[in-house]
Amino acid sequence: MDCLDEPVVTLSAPGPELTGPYAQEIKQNLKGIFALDKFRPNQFEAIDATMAGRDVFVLMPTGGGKSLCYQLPAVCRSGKTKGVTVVVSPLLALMHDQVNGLRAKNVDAVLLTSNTRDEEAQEIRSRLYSNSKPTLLYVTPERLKVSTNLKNMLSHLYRGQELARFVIDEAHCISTWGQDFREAYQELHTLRDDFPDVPIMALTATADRKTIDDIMHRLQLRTPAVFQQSFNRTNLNYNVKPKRSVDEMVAFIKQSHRNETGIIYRTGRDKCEKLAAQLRQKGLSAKHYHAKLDPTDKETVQAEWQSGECQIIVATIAFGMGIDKPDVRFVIHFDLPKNMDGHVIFPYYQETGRAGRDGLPADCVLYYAYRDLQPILKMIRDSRDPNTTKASIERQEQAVRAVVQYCENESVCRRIQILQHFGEKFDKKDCRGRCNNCASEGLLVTQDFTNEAKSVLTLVQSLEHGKENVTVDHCRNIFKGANVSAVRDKRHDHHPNFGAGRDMPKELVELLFNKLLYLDALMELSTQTNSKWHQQYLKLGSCAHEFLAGRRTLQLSYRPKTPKPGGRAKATKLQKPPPERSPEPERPQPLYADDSMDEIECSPKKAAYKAPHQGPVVEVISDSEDDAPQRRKHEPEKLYQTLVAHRQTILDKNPSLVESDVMDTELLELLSIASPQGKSRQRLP
Ligand SMILES: Nc1ncnc2c1ncn2[C@@H]1O[C@H](COP(=O)(O)OP(=O)(O)OP(=O)(O)O)[C@@H](O)[C@H]1O
Repeated sequence: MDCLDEPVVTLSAPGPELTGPYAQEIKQNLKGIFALDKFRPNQFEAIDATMAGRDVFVLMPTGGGKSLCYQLPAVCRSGKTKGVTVVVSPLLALMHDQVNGLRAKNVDAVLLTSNTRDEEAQEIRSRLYSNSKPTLLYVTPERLKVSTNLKNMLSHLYRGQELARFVIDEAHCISTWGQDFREAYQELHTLRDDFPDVPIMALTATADRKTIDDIMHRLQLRTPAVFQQSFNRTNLNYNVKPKRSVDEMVAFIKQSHRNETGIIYRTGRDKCEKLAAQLRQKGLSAKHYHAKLDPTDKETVQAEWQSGECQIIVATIAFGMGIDKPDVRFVIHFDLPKNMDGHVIFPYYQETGRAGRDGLPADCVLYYAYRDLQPILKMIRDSRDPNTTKASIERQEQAVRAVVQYCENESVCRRIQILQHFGEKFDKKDCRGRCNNCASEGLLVTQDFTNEAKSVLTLVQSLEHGKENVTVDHCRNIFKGANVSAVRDKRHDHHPNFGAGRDMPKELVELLFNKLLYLDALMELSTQTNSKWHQQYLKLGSCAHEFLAGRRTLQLSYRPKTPKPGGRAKATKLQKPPPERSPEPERPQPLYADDSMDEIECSPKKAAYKAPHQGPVVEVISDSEDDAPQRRKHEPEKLYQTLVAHRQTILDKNPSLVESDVMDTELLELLSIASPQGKSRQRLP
């Protein structure tokens, strides 16, 4: 294979100069055939380059408009190479859609796949040997690989100089680096050997530097013109929320996307069916979609969703490839996005990329719960795939942990985190508050939790020594000092570490445990119980000793929901909580980075609040300056103690009740710090 020449890279120019020998015809066809007014970034340049007979590499985000880059030159006659444009694509459904779309525009496009009936294939063949050749021929890589007839036809066209170009759509499928690797794509390297004078255009939405080089090398592209643009989808709001309940998600949809179209991704077929049914019960129009669905049902569901008859599709990753619905207003991931190849953000990016293809604002929400990690890890470790190696398991685990890290990273702009996987440097000010980390900027608290970490580890260590198996939930309850029967029954309320984390809010305790699990200071061990069920028990992990020996510290960054009485958080700066939905631009947004949104202003008024007992000051932001004097008179810690005592009185009178039946500790904390408003007084039950 020849060495690859240095490619010419063009990073999306501010606006194409529509000049050059082909510009006239290109502009005419843009309007006349495709009924479009202007080009999106890089479209014109890519079209111009392929018409000049150059190899072209187009790296454009999902929904960016790659198809036009090869469909438009295919209908032009003034290019250097003439004849049939051959499009290789791995997606049958997408090819069907494209061919139908082109035919509706009176463009002569045909499709040859392994499913094409013999008579139809024969007809296409005759046309290719005749004078009425189609403008575009779509083929699957498999057909290209196995069909001698097809190869002969292409050779015939080549000899007659009637092959305008080869287009390799979803070009990342050729790269063994990617999860979408397709065996048949490997054969495409022969195109350059067999048809050396035919320009090649490769397109993808999914490639990092390594994959780009791999694709160009494998296709033997010669001095390709590379068009690469920012992968930032400015109109998408990226948000990670704690996964608590289906009801919360339903409330979000009803509040922010009533009667709007959306996709909810789940990791299993059963989960899709169950969730779709739950959504219907709650008054939303939803259907499920997964690989095992009958083909006719798949078509029906997709058509109903496409037409707007069905609002929400609850699907596995089987849904979405080649979907071109412009007005998808939300994409929700209700499970950790599962990815088994090490390229973890790509699929997530691709799936969220199905939102807002019309350039209008859309929400991408990932509902995250750390507990979702274990089943995925278990699946990876228990894989029966004969090709699984220790290295591949490690890679997959790393990939899933990268998603967890993305979810738990509340400090770095989500766009920076996503775009770095494309090797793209992103300036966080360009996010303009359209990710929940930027929208909540200022709320972040970074604090040392080494002592708390040690306390948790000592607790687990002593339980291990006592040969006691406890779950992570149970251990959290001990640490938090929860008055629950499971803890009392095992007399863990007498453990010296019982209640060591009493002062920490629930979310923070959860974060602490998650972080220790993530760092392998803790681990969950799957053990078979007497009743043959597998239960995950909490044990010390391989790094625990580093913390216990005082060689390692633990910092946690978190956003406190409410400052708690007695909390000792050293809050750097607190601002009012982010809006439920990122601010919407008032006008339609272009899809890409260089639009000019106004900055979102965020300058809340502050009122200082001194924590009632030990520890530094926590700043509380108030919406209103008026409540500052009231707050000074208010004594949260005292009120908190009164409320706890009152709850205890109720519990003592009603032994069957647990704390949360009366009132959650979190709620008590919240009540105790809330300044009394007006003359009304709240009474506990
Ligand atoms: N210049 C343009 N002006 C307006 N709309 C455009 C333009 N180019 C493409 N589009 C529209 O953008 C949408 C996405 O285009 P297309 O399907 O080609 O995207 P894609 O890059 O192939 O995405 P994917 O990777 O998801 O397949 C389509 O609805 C298309 O009609």
